[in-house]
Amino acid sequence: MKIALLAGDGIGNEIMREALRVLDVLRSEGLKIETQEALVGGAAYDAHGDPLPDATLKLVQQSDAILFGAIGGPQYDKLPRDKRPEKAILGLRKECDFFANLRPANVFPELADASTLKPEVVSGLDIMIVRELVGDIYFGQPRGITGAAPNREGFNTMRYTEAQIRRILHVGFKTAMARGKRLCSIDKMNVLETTQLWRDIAEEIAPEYPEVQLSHMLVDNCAMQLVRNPRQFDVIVTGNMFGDILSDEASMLTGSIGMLPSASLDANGKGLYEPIHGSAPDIAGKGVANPLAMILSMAMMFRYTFNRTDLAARIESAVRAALATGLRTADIATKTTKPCTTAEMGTAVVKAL
Ligand SMILES: NC(=O)C1=CN([C@@H]2O[C@H](COP(=O)(O)OP(=O)(O)OC[C@H]3O[C@@H](n4cnc5c(N)ncnc54)[C@H](O)[C@@H]3O)[C@@H](O)[C@H]2O)C=CC1
Ligand SMILES: CC(C)CC(=O)C(=O)O
Ligand SMILES: [Mg+2]
Repeated sequence: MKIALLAGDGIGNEIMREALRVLDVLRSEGLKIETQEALVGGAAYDAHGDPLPDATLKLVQQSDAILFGAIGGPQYDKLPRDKRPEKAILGLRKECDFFANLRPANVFPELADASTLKPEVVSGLDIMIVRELVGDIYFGQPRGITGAAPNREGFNTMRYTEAQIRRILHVGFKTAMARGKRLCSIDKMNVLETTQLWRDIAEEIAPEYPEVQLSHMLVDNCAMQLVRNPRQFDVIVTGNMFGDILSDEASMLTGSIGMLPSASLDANGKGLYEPIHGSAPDIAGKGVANPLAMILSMAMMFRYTFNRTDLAARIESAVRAALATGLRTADIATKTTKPCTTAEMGTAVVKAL
């Protein structure tokens, strides 16, 4: 097992440190894992003038899996777009064709009181969001800002090829087959052509999966249904931008964005594993970030790239055991609990493991 470690910026380093302590426990039991660190994002720009240096990309290409912290920060927001930290994560996804992004929103029983919704609405929640990750308006050309003030114009292009839509829908159907056999495809076909095509193809593919109950929902309604009655969903499949937004929303059902891990997979099971959140500049450097999304992303790595569901399940159980002790970082703390630090949460997971 060869893993690239890209901690990135902001809280990326703080949460990666705790994930590596968990990895060290497994190593001490004899698990053979080769790890190598590399700079990415703002840290790489500061050191080399490039958010995704060739050496980092090469390491990623030679690794079986990537553990990724987070990138970004306000100090980089005025740089040309190809120098910004975000270029690194978008570039990695595109270069490695990590097109299938799995974002599970589960409410752990130990955390049902931390959700923004009442426990009776969220308890037992178990949604898998399947997000397409290398197409859509984030990558479509042309794009730009033209003209001069006060007549400037900004434009982006929302594009999807049939092949891109087909392969992610197949991931959605297969994911549903392995779970509750209900797939809700999210689009905006009443307004957008890419998503009309999306819906047409979903209907075409559906007969290949007769056991899966396919439904469609417009994205604005989905945003509302997620907070009205989230347990109606089993698997959600959607495009890059809608999936980005809906998964941040879904994270709050679980208690915090600091709880949501993700896997970004290519067609062969190689993957990049990262929390769905960003670099959290408002809390970076304070040692208070929740490391659980990062640790749970490592669990996903063992499940999806290394077929070690045993290790994935052990890490997930250790996270639940840590939460069961009552320990809470500030983002999931209740009024009566004193928030713990990032390191204290990491220690609790290590002890439980
Ligand atoms: N894949 C990546 O590396 C991503 C990077 N970003 C970048 O991150 C930077 C900050 O973006 P924001 O919009 O502020 O989103 P963010 O996800 O970094 O933070 C949003 C809010 O959630 C909180 N939060 C996030 N992770 C947390 C954790 N583990 N524990 C406790 N609280 C946590 C933050 O403190 C903040 O209040 C931007 O430069 C953005 O481009 C954003 C999303 C994904
Ligand atoms: C940093 C962005 C490019 C991506 C993002 O917000 C995400 O993938 O969740
Ligand atoms: Mg996002």
